[in-house]
Amino acid sequence: MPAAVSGRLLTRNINMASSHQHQQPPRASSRALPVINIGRLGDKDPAARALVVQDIARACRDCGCFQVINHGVSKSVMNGALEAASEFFDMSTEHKEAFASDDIRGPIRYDTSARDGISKCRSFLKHYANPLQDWVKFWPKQPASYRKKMGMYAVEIQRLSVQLTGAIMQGLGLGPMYLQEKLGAGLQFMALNNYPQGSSQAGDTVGLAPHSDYGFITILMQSSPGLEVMHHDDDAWTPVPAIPGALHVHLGDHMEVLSNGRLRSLLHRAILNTDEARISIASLHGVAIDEKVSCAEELVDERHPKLYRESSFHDFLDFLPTNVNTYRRFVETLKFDRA
Ligand SMILES: O=C(O)CCC(=O)C(=O)O
Ligand SMILES: [Fe+2]
Repeated sequence: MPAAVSGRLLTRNINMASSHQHQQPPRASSRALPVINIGRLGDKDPAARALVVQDIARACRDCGCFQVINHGVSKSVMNGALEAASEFFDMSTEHKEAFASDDIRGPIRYDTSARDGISKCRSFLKHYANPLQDWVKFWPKQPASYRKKMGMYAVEIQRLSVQLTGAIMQGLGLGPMYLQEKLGAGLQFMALNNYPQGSSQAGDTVGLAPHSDYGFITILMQSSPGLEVMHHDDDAWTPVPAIPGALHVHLGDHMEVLSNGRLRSLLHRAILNTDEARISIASLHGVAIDEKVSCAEELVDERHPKLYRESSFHDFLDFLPTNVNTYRRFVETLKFDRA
């Protein structure tokens, strides 16, 4: 665990394109990804909480992402989830393909192909997780510890997501309880991603092409580096370091909509790790599947007209099959045409 520092800048973007070296440096060159100690987020002392909320608000605005430490999810629970995922992907093709399905509305889905328009070189298992008792029955029975280990992780991450969205809502001036009940009872959708080592046979170094996630926030754990992010002001990718014990958090399309564009969903991709095969577990959080998300009325006024139309996760699922040949971010399709 790194030293517990709030908002400390840990990385510098090393992706500055050589063509920029003699010109005005691109803004991406100074992009640094914050690591935030959220240990005092649950503090009774409102001033201690307010400092953390401020760090989170700044990170959301300036980077669209941050890593959290002191988040209360134990290392053993985190490692357990990575082990369960890795053991699942190590199982026979036959076992894994028992979860293959063309039904994107199904409760669980395994796939290896690029049918979604963004998978370049990954296999994945996707399933719902909240509330656990409703979904765990669809999860793999083998490996034998999968349900227990992934279930413990899912519950902890769901708890953390509510805490973090509460802080983000407070940072937006909506108050810490804004949508908390709906998010607590809402959607948790987990994507377990498995990437081979190095580049693919086709020479591809990208495992998962650039995209943004549809939900409010995504909490992601990676077994080794590979995740890269691009803030909307940038023109270069920033690698997300794999800090032991830390969890990466980024904003999704519905947070952009809710905030009426004050916050923006984060473009990200996964590159293949040339040293080792890589696993990531992304947990996407939102309100219930059919619940429409619109711009918060508190953030709409004469100077800030409503920028997005409302949508639900179901609308997103309806949109997915139309998004295979040329990828478009869901949030772009929600923008009102004000031309
Ligand atoms: O593998 C990664 O780091 C990214 C995964 C991701 O973006 C996703 O599952 O939506
Ligand atoms: Fe993603």
